[in-house]
Amino acid sequence: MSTRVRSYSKINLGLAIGPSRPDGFHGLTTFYQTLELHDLVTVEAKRASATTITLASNDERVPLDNRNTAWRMVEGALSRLEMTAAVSIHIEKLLPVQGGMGAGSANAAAALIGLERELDTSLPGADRLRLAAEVGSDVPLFLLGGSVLGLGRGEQVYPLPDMPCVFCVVSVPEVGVSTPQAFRDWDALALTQHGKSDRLRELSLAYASISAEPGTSGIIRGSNPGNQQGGSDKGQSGQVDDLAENTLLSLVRTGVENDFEQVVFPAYPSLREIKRQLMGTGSEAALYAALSGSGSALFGLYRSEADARAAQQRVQNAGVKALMTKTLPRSMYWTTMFAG
Ligand SMILES: C[C@@](CO)(OP(=O)(O)O)[C@H](O)COP(=O)(O)OP(=O)(O)OC[C@H]1O[C@@H](n2ccc(N)nc2=O)[C@H](O)[C@@H]1O
Ligand SMILES: Nc1ncnc2c1ncn2[C@@H]1O[C@H](COP(=O)(O)OP(=O)(O)O)[C@@H](O)[C@H]1O
Repeated sequence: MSTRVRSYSKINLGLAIGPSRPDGFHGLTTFYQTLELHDLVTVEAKRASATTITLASNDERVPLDNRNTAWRMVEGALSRLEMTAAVSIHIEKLLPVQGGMGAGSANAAAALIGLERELDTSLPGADRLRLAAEVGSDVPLFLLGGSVLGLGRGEQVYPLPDMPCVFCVVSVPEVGVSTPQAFRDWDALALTQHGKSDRLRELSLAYASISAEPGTSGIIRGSNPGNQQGGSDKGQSGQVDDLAENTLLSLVRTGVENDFEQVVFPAYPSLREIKRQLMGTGSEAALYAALSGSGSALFGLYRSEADARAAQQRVQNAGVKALMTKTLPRSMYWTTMFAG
């Protein structure tokens, strides 16, 4: 028997980078949001007298040894569980590699979830988060799913009030952006900036202020605003919920942005243009569009399916791959995680 796990992706709805820390990492504040787009991770595991791990993938860019995040997660989990097992992992890549969508990190979380099910055991919650943080800064968020606040080096995660589903277009340019290089470029840029404000605190305040506004997913006073006006058929008509729209508009009003755009766009000018296409203009304009993580994937969030399809077409007309998806709230993340 084997266990097939949907390894969902994430976007960052804003990301502020702080100074480099003594451990070489950067402090950051970010709002992670999981998406329906996913890889498929299949795990088969049996207890054995010694641990063996084998890895396979349909994508040659995925390392098949202990550099792989899924390998490191499984090895670390078995050691913490004081167990030995024969484990085989297959990673079916549907997401971009080095795309800023946390695909490799999500594979690690999915491998752990698959392993636990196969061996009918589980690590205590705090141990799972600790192990995830050792494997990568982006891994712990995938043990929560939905809307997640990321602090520290991104590994300190806190579930946020969940935003209902929003239509999303992800553009997948051919280039891959190295995360460590993007941080180095940021350091070089930050050195040239004088009178820097406390960016991390500013963004934390911006996120907190969203929850202080009535009608957003932070504070839900009574029913959702659409329903207060005698009931709304939004959602059934291919439009997003008012609650999601209000939350996103509040986020936009705070001026939230991704700091990586300041170094990644000058290095890859075509990405700035894709953001413009995702954003669009007029009544069908995106609620929000940005680079995800350090890129190179970009995304737009839309009021309606029609607006999202129009954005997808704009990006595709420019010769760039663009995928339609939706944001994935926490409850859906967990109830749809196991693939048949
Ligand atoms: C910055 C983000 C935003 O989501 O980028 P994306 O990978 O999604 O683009 C992530 O936190 C990345 O997380 P992850 O990809 O797990 O990074 P890690 O493996 O922990 O770190 C890779 C390298 O990136 C740099 N790094 C990473 C995170 C951080 N807060 N500061 C850093 O300086 C370090 O050089 C580190 O050696
Ligand atoms: N399971 C994995 N899937 C993809 N890449 C992996 C995996 N494990 C390690 N890697 C390495 O991590 C690098 C970043 O991968 P990825 O997670 O796709 O990027 P990002 O964090 O930008 O979304 C890749 O270039 C690859 O060498």
